[in-house]
Amino acid sequence: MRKIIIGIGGVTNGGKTTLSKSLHKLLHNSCVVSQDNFFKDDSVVPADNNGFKEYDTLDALHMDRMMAVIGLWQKDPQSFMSSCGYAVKSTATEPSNVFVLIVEGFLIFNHGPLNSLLNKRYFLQISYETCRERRSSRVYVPPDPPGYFDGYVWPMYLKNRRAMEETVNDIVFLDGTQKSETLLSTVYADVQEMLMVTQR
Ligand SMILES: Nc1ncnc2c1ncn2[C@@H]1O[C@H](COP(=O)(O)OP(=O)(O)O)[C@@H](O)[C@H]1O
Ligand SMILES: NC(=O)c1ccc[n+]([C@@H]2O[C@H](COP(=O)(O)O)[C@@H](O)[C@H]2O)c1
Repeated sequence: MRKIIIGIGGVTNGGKTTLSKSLHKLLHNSCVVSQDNFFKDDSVVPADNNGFKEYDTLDALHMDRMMAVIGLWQKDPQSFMSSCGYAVKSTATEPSNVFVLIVEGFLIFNHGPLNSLLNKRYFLQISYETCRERRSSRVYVPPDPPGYFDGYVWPMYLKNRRAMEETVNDIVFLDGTQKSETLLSTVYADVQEMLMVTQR
């Protein structure tokens, strides 16, 4: 049995979830683990000196729980797939003994233990203007308070990205303003290549 873990990271609203879901649909024997599902409860997330809740740090996430879920997949991908309601399939390009886990999130490469599990790393980037625009129409729980993007989210993105670039190599940067189909075909072609190598 072979296992491949693909990391789809990037800026908030860069298109990580969209790309991950589409990739998952194309890869029969794949599952997705999303970092967004591991945020701590608002009551335990502290605020900074400006009163902004500090959501954009690893401390705001239950990374231990996320790692445990990934560990379950690593131990038995087939059972993991079944528990997610997916049946294992065999196709010409995807044999039934090769499993793909897609891990997506805005801070996946900043977490050393998680980053070290990844076989391939993609980082979706978009400009400040595009990011601000996309984020303004997204509603989080709790919703962004006024000034949150400029006063907290974007500065934290720059900080986290700097830290990532200081420690992580082998990141494939993708332009998140490309058409969804273009992004998908780029990543899918790479994964197909990896599956071929894995089969040899
Ligand atoms: N390639 C793309 N081009 C234009 N808009 C996109 C693209 N990918 C995603 N979006 C839009 O951007 C927003 C954020 O996408 P999402 O996948 O949730 O981002 P993330 O998971 O990185 O926060 C959504 O409104 C989505 O429809
Ligand atoms: N519980 C939540 O899901 C929650 C709450 C508040 C903020 N956020 C935001 O989620 C962002 C990361 O997720 P995305 O990459 O999907 O945008 C962070 O910038 C963070 O500010 C999420």
